[in-house]
Amino acid sequence: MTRAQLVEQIFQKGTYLCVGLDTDPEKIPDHLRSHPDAVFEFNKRIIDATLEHCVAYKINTAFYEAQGLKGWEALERTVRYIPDTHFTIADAKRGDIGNTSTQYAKAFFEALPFNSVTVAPYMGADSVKPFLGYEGKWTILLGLTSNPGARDFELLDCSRSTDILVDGVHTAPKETGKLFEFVFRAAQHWGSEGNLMFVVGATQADAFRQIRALAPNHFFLVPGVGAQGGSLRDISEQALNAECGLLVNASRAIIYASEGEDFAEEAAAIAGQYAFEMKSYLEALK
Ligand SMILES: O=c1ccn([C@@H]2O[C@H](COP(=O)(O)O)[C@@H](O)[C@H]2O)c(=O)[nH]1
Repeated sequence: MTRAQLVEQIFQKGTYLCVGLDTDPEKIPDHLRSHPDAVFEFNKRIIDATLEHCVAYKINTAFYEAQGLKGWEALERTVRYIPDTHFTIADAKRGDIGNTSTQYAKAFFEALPFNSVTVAPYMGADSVKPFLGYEGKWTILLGLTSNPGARDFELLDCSRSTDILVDGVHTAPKETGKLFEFVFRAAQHWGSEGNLMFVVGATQADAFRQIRALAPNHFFLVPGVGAQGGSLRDISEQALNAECGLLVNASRAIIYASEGEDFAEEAAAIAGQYAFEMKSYLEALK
């Protein structure tokens, strides 16, 4: 899906909600557990119920990989079931030396039809570039994550002097900032606004304005509303841009809204509430 198509879907539907399919077989409602393909059946009903309220689905591969072959089959059936009006994200947080990243990119973009994959930046340019070589596909780079451990490395104060040649003279301009800021600055030389997004956790609201200034036009994938307590209002006020620029994800708050037979209806109700709020923020942009 191209950027223009994504933006069109967002404004047509009036929502930038991403539904997270973090499907844990132990949390599937009792009445579905005995189904031979319980994970896919659960996902299918969630997708059918929430389609009108969202523009994207994020499949966190961990929940499927944990189930072995059966889980991977459920993942594949799920991504193939999502209509091409909706942006698909493999939340796999991959990244390795170049030839290995090439295989990861093939897994998600060729063997599977995902629009995007999340990638960890810390092995540097050669570990990320293989994902960026696919027309119409997106790399979503971990920027500032939503978890408490973001403080361990991403928020460290850093500085470095890089030797570069300017007009035939070697200079070493000093670059300073938090480690995650280096990621935002460097990665914009690797990819473009049309194939690179960043993950920014909704729990990092204090940093949102500064991060938007670092990457004014890029899309951000924002997990952390709902179960992790991030505020949709804060994120939207600080980081929406003229083309929306946000995909806000909620997983548990939507898919586990009810443990009963009404789980899909309740999921739709919560997704509808998020979408209703998003519509008002999008209208305020006009
Ligand atoms: O910084 C990050 C990066 C990824 N995630 C993922 O998003 C969802 C959030 O699930 P909720 O149930 O809505 O909390 C999950 O798949 C995480 O692995 C994140 O939370 N933070």
